[in-house]
Amino acid sequence: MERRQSRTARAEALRGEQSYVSMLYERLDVVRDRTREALRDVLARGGSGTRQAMVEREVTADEHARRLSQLSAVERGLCFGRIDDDRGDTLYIGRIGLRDDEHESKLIDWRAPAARPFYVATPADPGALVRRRHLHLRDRTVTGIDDEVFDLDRMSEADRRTLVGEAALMASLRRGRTGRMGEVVATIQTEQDRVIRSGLHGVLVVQGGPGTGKTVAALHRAAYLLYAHRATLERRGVLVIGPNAMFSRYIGQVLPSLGETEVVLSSVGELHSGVHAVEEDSEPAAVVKGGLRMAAVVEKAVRDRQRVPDGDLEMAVPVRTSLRDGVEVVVEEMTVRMDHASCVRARDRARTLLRPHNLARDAFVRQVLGALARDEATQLDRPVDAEDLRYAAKNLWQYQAVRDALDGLWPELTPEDLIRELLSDEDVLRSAAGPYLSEAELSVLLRERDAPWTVGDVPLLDEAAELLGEDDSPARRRERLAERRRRAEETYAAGVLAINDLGELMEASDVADRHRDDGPTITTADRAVRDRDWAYGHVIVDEAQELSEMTWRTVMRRVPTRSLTVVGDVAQTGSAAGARSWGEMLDRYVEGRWREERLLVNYRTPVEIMDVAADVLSAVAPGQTPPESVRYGEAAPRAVPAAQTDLRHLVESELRGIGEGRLAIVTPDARRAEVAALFPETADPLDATVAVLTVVQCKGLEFDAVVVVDPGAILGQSAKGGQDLYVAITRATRRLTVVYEGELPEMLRRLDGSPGRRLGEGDHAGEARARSEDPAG
Ligand SMILES: Nc1ncnc2c1ncn2[C@@H]1O[C@H](COP(=O)(O)OP(=O)(O)OP(=O)(O)O)[C@@H](O)[C@H]1O
Repeated sequence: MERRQSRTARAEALRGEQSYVSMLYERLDVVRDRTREALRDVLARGGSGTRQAMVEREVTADEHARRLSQLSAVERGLCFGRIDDDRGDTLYIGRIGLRDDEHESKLIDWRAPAARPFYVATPADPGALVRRRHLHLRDRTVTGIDDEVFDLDRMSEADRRTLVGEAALMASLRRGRTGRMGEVVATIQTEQDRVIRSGLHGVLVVQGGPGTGKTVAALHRAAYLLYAHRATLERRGVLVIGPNAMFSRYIGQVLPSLGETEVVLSSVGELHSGVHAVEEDSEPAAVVKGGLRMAAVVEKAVRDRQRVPDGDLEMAVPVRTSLRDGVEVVVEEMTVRMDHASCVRARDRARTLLRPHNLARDAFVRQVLGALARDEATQLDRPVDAEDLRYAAKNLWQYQAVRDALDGLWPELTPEDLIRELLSDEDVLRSAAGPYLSEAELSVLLRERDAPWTVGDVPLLDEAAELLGEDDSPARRRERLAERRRRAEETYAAGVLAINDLGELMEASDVADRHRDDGPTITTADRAVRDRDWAYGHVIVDEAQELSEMTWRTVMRRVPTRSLTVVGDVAQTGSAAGARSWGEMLDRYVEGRWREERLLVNYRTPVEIMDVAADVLSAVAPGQTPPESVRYGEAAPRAVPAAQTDLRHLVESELRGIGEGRLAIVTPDARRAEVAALFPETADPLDATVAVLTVVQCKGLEFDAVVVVDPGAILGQSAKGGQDLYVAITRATRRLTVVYEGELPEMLRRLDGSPGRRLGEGDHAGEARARSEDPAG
């Protein structure tokens, strides 16, 4: 690879690239102006015409608005690469594709097949490429270029194994962390590219150690799939599930910055619509709730609510009423009756319909009312033909006593009511759990009625929703839809107008009104969020190792086609209800039909810190191999005894070490509050210079510096304490300090008496491409 270029040649190359890039931005401006004009035209046409015309106008306006937001999102770093092949052809690679007025391609979308060589060419296997160039832009100015010239004859063996676009990659990895994940289109690595462009269908498991870019690759995969399979996915949408709401915020910018705004992000605690669970269960409760037996428990809880009286069903109903002072009073009552065996038959018949509880209720109610009406007619010696009975049954339904009795036998239930009662009423729980759970398991589930929802409750709520169903009579459906729409309309309207100053043409309420008729209901993503039964076109699950069996049931319901990307690392499983292997969770749904890609290179954590993590991993999961780091850090990791350490001083000195970056203090669960009290509070830990987090909270995140407090307590806090410590240590991109109480845990011995060797700036050069090449590795 030739890296030396004379200064003048370089300046000339920069000028050449600048002129091309300026042309691309001019083109972007033209396309934007045209799209904005087109949107104005559509909106200005107003809200009249046939219904068909209005619907078409809405669809067109939506398309223009979406295109406009995509064109706005790609302003930064529009073009980032160029490839030259052995036939003398040149292609420029960017965030979107652009053509000139003659329809000639000027910029290739990074997701297009033609862009692929940019990501997969390596010096050992360059394909037809003779050169790959990375362009660095600040605003619209080209500030630098990095070339890789593929000339195998002149390359050393080490260089042949080099990373894709090494200089650009290293520059990107060295940047201070901002608290939000960024896109990496310019430096996607070959193994990641394979993940990103893997086919849409079936289940793809992406297994990789910490920092191997699983999350970032999965998000780029979402953007790629929307590009390559737009027709399929635009209708059904893509759902990305992360471990918690903070993680969703952490990754929330990546897809919009790639011009994709149609992906739904959800945490596991938000998978049941209307519930935002953040609390975690105790470990024993999480294990019980996460086990598949809970599906049977919830089912039994529903059946327990389909009751019959111990004896005959009897109730007093008015026979004669009269008006007294304008008030109707009962002057004569009679008792109507349904015998016990008939009640049992009515219940069993309603059950055999195999409809969800709330939908089968109607059949039960009709049968009971019919029987009571027949009894009433017999007693009063009235005719019993079908028409009369129907009338009499309707009449009975008017009486509150009748309704109350039927509600007692077969009530209409919400998932929330059912699960709240199940977990807080010992008798109810014992009856439902009897055949499935032991007394000890039952007792870990019991809690106060007003306890907040936990993440482990969400699959139970979802299970209940599935078994209960919603009363979908047309009137109820309309009511529900109207309410859900109303909430989303204003937000959507404001969004449309915010894109490019359309406020002068229309008020937000106008746009909302246009959507209030029965036209297309807002975007696919909006519709998907609002509909519990929505089936997504593709689902991506991140930190998937944490999902319990019950959560997998919930996830699978969202994607009946089983088109999934499952991303995680079984060596990092912290939840006792989580996965020990992928087969354990997936074979139940797609036995033998899931494929696995492994990511082996760690882009986050430097070699020195990864060595410490590797010791922890080999102690807690002897068979697992940690990923190999691509670079060295700037400071050797160290351990300091808590007794001799002022945490605030330590943090201050670490902050000085990282300059502009972010620092996390990772504590045992029980010590978070105490440690957090030492530092100023911020609304969102992602925005804090110093974030104090538990291991669960820091999962998936990364920080320039990490201080792990009391590793012994982290190890001891659960059966997966070793995995927790592994996660905590691997959050660091530059510096790691462990503050230990008493004795340093054996698996961290490497840190004992560490002289705190600081590597100079020069040590970054060359980085850790292959650890065997460097004696310090
Ligand atoms: N090709 C790449 N170019 C630039 N940066 C990259 C690349 N791949 C990964 N990174 C960076 O490496 C870091 C780790 O990536 P990511 O968080 O996706 O890893 P992960 O495998 O999900 O980690 P964990 O399992 O620990 O959560 C991120 O800062 C990401 O931006």
